[in-house]
Amino acid sequence: MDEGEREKQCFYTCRCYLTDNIFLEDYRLHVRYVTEQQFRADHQQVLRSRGCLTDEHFDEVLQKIAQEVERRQSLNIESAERTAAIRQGYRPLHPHLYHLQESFLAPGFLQIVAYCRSSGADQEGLLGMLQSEAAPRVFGLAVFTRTFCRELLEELEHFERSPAPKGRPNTMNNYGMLLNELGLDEGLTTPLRERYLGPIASLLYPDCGGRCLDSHKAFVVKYDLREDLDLSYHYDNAEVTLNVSLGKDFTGGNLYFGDMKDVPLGDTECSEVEHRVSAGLLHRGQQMHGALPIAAGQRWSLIVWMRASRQRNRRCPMCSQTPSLVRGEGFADGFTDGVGDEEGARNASCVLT
Ligand SMILES: O=C(O)CCC(=O)C(=O)O
Ligand SMILES: [Fe+2]
Repeated sequence: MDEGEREKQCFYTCRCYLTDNIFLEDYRLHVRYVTEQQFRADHQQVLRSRGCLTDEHFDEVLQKIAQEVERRQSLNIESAERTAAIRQGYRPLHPHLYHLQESFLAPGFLQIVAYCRSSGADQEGLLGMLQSEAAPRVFGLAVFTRTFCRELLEELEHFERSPAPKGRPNTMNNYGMLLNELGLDEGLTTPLRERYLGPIASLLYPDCGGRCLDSHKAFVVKYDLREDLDLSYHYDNAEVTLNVSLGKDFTGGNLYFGDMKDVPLGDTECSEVEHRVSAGLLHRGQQMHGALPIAAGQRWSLIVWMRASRQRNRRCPMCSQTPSLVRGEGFADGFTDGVGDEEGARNASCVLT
């Protein structure tokens, strides 16, 4: 999609954003809240088994849910306010990072992308160029140079120290930042997805929307002994995810991957994956995964949740229903009104499952 088309495209969220996948950190549980009666019927038993035993505990849970729903309701306005404040008051440390250059990208990555763009490229040929699978359909590849990773981390720490307002990256991570608010989306993550990651995802994940990625949410997550230590088992609001380890020095913090989210937990075996600094990992967003606690140091990762509207317009990856659309800001949650999907799918031969 070129600049002109992107301007015309409106993106949406699914209404389930206000009711589903509410994460209760104390009980490591994702819940759905529509009414108290439904909530009790669906979750009270498992909450009890995880230590929510008294009325006070239960009231606390209800309060946490109300707070989270309120946060989600005011997200658009608050994000727009933060973006405006950052644009006005924040001075980047490394302004050159805000515009993607090929010199940011690892030479091996450029070779892989050149192959994927070439006529006659196929999945087998690409797999031959990648390291062996770190876990089923999880691929490790250096995306950026070490210099780029170091400079991006310096930029992020500079931003963290600044008085500029910071948004929380997602429902589960409390520390980190949103790249669109920092102004890194237009010049950096959008061209990275469109020109470089798209051709790779087309060959690796054609069955999961990899051929028609048309938006993303990019953010950085941060783990520190005094902040978040780990990340519970989850799936992403994404069709394809890129995770790049930016640093700093840390021990622990390995990732683990299970099966796709529809596979019962009892049938799943997890594989642990070491995530070395400056390495990238590509995986399907709907493949369950988590991060083990760090034991020392600080861990920062760049996460790009890439979305394919033609895939998610049929089934919301978060509530697994036909999405109920609410107009959003920017890329929102990557849904579109679907006009032109049929023709677009024919032109782009976007294979859907
Ligand atoms: O900590 C990590 O590297 C994983 C983060 C993650 O899975 C996510 O933010 O969706
Ligand atoms: Fe994730």
